[in-house]
Amino acid sequence: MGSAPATVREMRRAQRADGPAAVLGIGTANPPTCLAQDEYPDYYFRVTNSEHLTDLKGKLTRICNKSGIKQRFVHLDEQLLAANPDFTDRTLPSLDARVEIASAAVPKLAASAAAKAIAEWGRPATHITHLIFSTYSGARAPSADRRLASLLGLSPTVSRTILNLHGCYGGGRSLQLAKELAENNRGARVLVACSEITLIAFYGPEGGCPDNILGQALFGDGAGAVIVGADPVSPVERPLFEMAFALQTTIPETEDAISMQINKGGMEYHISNLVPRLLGCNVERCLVDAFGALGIHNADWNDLFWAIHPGGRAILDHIEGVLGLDDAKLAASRHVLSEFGNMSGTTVIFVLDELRRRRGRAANLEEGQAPEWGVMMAFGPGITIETMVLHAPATLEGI
Ligand SMILES: CC(C)(COP(=O)(O)OP(=O)(O)OC[C@H]1O[C@@H](n2cnc3c(N)ncnc32)[C@H](O)[C@@H]1OP(=O)(O)O)[C@@H](O)C(=O)NCCC(=O)NCCSC(=O)/C=C/c1ccc(O)cc1
Repeated sequence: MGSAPATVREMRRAQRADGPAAVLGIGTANPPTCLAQDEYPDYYFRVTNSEHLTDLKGKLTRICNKSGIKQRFVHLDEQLLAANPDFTDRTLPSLDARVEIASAAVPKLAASAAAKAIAEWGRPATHITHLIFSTYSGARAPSADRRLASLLGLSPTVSRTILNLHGCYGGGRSLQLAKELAENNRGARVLVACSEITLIAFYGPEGGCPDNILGQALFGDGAGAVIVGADPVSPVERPLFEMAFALQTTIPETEDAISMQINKGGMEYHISNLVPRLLGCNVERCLVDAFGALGIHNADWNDLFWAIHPGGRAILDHIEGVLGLDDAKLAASRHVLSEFGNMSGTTVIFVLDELRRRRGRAANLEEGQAPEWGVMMAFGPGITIETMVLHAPATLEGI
């Protein structure tokens, strides 16, 4: 190496960012078809020709009434369903058709969310150095990350990663990976994109299959995108949330509590009715570990802002209860659940977006100081809990 100016250790240090990774832009998107939750049981049993299954319709109605959801958006409209009648029967081999539709729709929806995130970030798409794409909604190579890179005109040297079937913790996992990439590669700008369409898991009701009815009642379609980078370039880049610390925890002996599997008839899944309680029993440990790693002990959970993945109304209720949170603390999560349903890994990005809007509104109305520190949490198969401690810099006020 002749006259190498530095040791490997010094070179490595120079490659790292100085500051923490931060969220520099957020965008979200949904397909146009909106389904009202109070009309959904009639709609679902009509389009699946299942009106005769009155017990199951009663069950779906009871779940919808207790879901805390007002409406959801879906890609699979009646016209598309009429063209693919096999989708209503999961014993028929419809996977090819589902993957065909998802392969185009998933990156397209992600592109609309990403375009908004990039616009807010304020720099050209070609400055993105890494792309992390998360979806459960289709499996094919080259995959949705490759297609999204083309749709956005990203640089051919962008470093792409796809996460598949992480389910509801896909957004949390992607954001943690983005943090690692941004902090370990000086100047890196990471695009996180999550895009989910439920048509991969849509089918008609079946006796003895309560998971299916639960899924049809809770899940919706959406895409979320986030630009993550460290050492923001002023004045163009403005940090919305700094990512202080991230942690993944697996709850022991819960491997079978949430599962997803791709079969010839689409994606099948199982969701144990113990999930809300299991999460309720384990979230505080994750929070203590995460804040402890930052040297913060005995934090008052009500002094924080909260971005919790609204997997279901009962999950939010259990977490609120065990942590003793005030009513308004999970307002952003409950709002997203109500307006969009559970969009799996994408949902937590919608919650971050809603949270920063609420913080901005409160600051504009001079409603007092919003908490400086907060937490993002997402959950999914494993059972896996993603925890990230966030810090909102003062620049967030007034957005
Ligand atoms: C809104 C719920 C569903 C009901 O509210 P509740 O206050 O518990 O009300 P009830 O106790 O009166 O229950 C109403 C009905 O819901 C039923 N139920 C209560 N959990 C269950 C249960 N896991 N199974 C199947 N019936 C149930 C329950 O048995 C009961 O049925 P029934 O007695 O006939 O009226 C509530 O339990 C709730 O929010 N549960 C959390 C749901 C949950 O675990 N979500 C996270 C999982 S995320 C995930 O796995 C994603 C997978 C996925 C899959 C496909 C995709 O497209 C996308 C993603």
